[in-house]
Amino acid sequence: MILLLGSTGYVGGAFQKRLDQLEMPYRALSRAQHDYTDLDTLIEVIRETKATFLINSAGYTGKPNVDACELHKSECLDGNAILPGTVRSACEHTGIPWGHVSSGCIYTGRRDDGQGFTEADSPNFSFRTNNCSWYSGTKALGEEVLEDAENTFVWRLRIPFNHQDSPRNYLSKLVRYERLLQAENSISHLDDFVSACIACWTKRVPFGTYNVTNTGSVTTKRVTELIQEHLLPEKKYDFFESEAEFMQIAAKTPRSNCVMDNSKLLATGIQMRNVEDAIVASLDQWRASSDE
Ligand SMILES: NC(=O)C1=CN([C@@H]2O[C@H](COP(=O)(O)OP(=O)(O)OC[C@H]3O[C@@H](n4cnc5c(N)ncnc54)[C@H](OP(=O)(O)O)[C@@H]3O)[C@@H](O)[C@H]2O)C=CC1
Ligand SMILES: Cc1cn([C@H]2C[C@H](O)[C@@H](COP(=O)(O)OP(=O)(O)O[C@H]3O[C@@H](C)C(=O)[C@@H](O)[C@H]3O)O2)c(=O)[nH]c1=O
Repeated sequence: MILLLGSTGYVGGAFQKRLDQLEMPYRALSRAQHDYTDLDTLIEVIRETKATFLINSAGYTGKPNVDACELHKSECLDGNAILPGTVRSACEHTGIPWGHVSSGCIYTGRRDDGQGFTEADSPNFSFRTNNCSWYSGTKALGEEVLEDAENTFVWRLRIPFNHQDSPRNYLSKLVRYERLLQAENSISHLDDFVSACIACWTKRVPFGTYNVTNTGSVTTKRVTELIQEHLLPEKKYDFFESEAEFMQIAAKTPRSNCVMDNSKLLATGIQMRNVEDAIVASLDQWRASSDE
């Protein structure tokens, strides 16, 4: 039995769908029914359900985007930095392994040698480096809280997308934003992400941190070209002249745009599609469902 925290959310919903597809027994927990942010309550539910694994897809993201975290600092700190510590304590206390959904947004840019960031690289977009958004700072703290945790996966998700139009889907965002920031990113197909995370558990790969992004990186410009080719041929895009202009007009807090290396995950035998292939497949599926 798997315990799923945060199932009412965007990422948790995708976990739920995949667990259903795989016919894996799970129990979805919402704070409304069981306040899993309370250590004793969480320990009790783990014991009652005889859970053998826990997935923490709960956290605070800010809506419509991370700018909102600047206004809700306490909830953001609770969801992203305090909750992982509570879950760690409950899982250690009951002796069950678990996985935590983290974010690649604790990095910015590329490594000095031009390569993508690996799991061995320290975050360079965090409170420690004093250059980050509140959101990214709290996610990096969440990872610090889990440092040296045994029997724990830390899965880093980045700018999720798939074929379903949603205010949280990166492809939908690029279609809807009035002006775009030209950036280069490693990003995660949401359904590839949850499949890979669940596979980490079912294939019993070594515990630890994994960059769960599609292989490679993509620029905003390239994604808009793919949208034009595969979904919206008439759509025109307007770009900010610089990051400074983006910050002045459209954002309250700096964004992490970064390139990540997923080779540690691939080395376990878990496959991630090339990022452009995953984007094209999403756009084709999106178009097919809107043609129906
Ligand atoms: N969406 C994204 O772009 C990305 C998300 N992530 C990470 O994935 C996780 C889930 O994100 P996402 O599904 O998008 O978020 P949502 O806001 O869609 O869902 C999060 C869920 O977490 C639960 N929750 C528990 N504690 C809190 C809290 N303090 N504040 C708000 N919600 C809380 C809520 O469920 P309930 O109340 O029912 O228990 C809520 O539905 C987060 O940790 C986030 O940092 C990482 C990278 C990208
Ligand atoms: C607001 C805005 C953003 N962008 C760009 C900046 C960035 O490259 C990309 C996404 O920025 P947003 O502000 O939409 O999303 P943001 O809230 O920064 O997204 C992040 O959410 C949290 C939860 C994460 O963990 C991240 O992985 C990521 O998904 O879109 C524009 O091009 N135009 C705009 O008007």
